[in-house]
Amino acid sequence: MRLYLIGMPGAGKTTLGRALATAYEVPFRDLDAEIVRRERRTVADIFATDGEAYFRAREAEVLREVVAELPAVVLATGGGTPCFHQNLEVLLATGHTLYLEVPVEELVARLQRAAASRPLLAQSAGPAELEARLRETLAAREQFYNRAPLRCKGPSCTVAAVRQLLHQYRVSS
Ligand SMILES: Nc1ncnc2c1ncn2[C@@H]1O[C@H](COP(=O)(O)OP(=O)(O)O)[C@@H](O)[C@H]1O
Ligand SMILES: O=C(O)C1=C[C@@H](OP(=O)(O)O)[C@@H](O)[C@H](O)C1
Ligand SMILES: [Mg+2]
Repeated sequence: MRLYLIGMPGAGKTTLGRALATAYEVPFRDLDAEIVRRERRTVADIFATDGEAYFRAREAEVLREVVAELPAVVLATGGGTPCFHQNLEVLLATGHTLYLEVPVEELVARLQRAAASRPLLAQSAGPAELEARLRETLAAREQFYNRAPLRCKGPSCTVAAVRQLLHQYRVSS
């Protein structure tokens, strides 16, 4: 089984992905972590030094490497992954894609604590600006996220809920 988690920063892709991989006994990969490992520097450093275009090119390459390498995997993507370089087509063609949908209010609460390591959000001055930024980002990205065949509402999206969803869609491999 290849299961891909997509959704906004702070949706819980990394957190839930790790738990799902344990439950399904398949390897877990986090796309950002794979990029960081190959580049030997943080996502924030990559953005600061080489800019977003370079990050998106690496993200697209590393996604294809992970897919080619692992027939079974739970992959937590980055928030922007499905929106660049035909990455969504790769996800849709090679595995089961789940959109982890979380209300913006909840994202703001979670990301106030964790914005510093997320370069696209790090410049936000306070909660109001962070919220405005997230709403703008979501409005632009929804067209991509909404193409995921599977969807789960973030706060109540537990391992058990995903299990049920996959069962309902008869996903067994
Ligand atoms: N279901 C959840 N409920 C509350 N907080 C969560 C939940 N899932 C993740 N978080 C918290 O939200 C933040 C972002 O989670 P993370 O898994 O890194 O999201 P993503 O990979 O989608 O950006 C982290 O601080 C994490 O602890
Ligand atoms: O939304 C985005 O464009 C990004 C989200 C991040 O991943 P998370 O969604 O795990 O925070 C990371 O890939 C990078 O900072 C860009
Ligand atoms: Mg993540």
